[in-house]
Amino acid sequence: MANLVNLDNIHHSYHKKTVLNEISLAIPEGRLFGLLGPSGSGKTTLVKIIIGLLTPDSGTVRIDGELMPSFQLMQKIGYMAQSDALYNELTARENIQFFASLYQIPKKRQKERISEAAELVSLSDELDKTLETFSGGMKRRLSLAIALLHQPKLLILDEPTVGIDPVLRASIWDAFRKMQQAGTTIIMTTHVMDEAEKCDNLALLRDGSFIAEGSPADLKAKSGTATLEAAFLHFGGTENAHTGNH
Ligand SMILES: Nc1ncnc2c1ncn2[C@@H]1O[C@H](COP(=O)(O)OP(=O)(O)OP(=O)(O)O)[C@@H](O)[C@H]1O
Repeated sequence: MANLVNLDNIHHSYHKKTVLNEISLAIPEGRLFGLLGPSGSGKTTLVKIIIGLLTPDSGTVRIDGELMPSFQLMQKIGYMAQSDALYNELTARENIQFFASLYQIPKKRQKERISEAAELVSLSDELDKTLETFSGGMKRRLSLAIALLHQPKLLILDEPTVGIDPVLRASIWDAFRKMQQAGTTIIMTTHVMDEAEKCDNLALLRDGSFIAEGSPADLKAKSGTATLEAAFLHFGGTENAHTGNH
């Protein structure tokens, strides 16, 4: 299967402090790929570089064979940031409509796409309520609906289920699976081990470098450990290290 995302030797630093070092990665089309790493390991920085929000000091990102950043490619990418960029005084529908216009979804397609996206995240009955009445979990789901509104080939999610209760988390994962079945490639960052466990492939990031890559089962087998958390500590070479898991 062709690779949708190719990262080649990415380096990045903030104020001379290296936060990403020699990052190379290939993600095949249709995969649910997890970037697992403790807080501060560089996950968000890497995600911002992949989508072209940040230019690395060196190295290249190609998506679908094209070099990033590319305005054309932005149309094929959906991004859900860690914090929700929503308008509280507007209704959910108005929020989605705003982004539908930004994505330049044709007017007659918008209504249909809004219903489909709302359905996917179980918000169909809440569309005409203002966000002031929304819980944190509802806002996260609305952000997800917005990220997938234009049916991107690549969906990038930065800790999509942080602060969400287990029932909602299950319904959000349901939405990811439906997207994946429809052919979308998904990259998600996480530091939650039970979520990492559900990814097809993982790259373990520590202090800005990949310390291991593979399916959750591969990583456990290679490290001879029973859990991903133990595998992470094994590859990091610090059995007592704190993983930042919370
Ligand atoms: N704009 C910035 N300026 C300076 N330093 C930054 C900036 N953004 C991030 N950093 C630093 O770069 C490192 C990596 O941060 P990043 O946000 O990529 O990590 P992360 O793995 O996404 O963390 P978390 O899980 O807490 O979101 C951290 O040490 C952070 O303090």
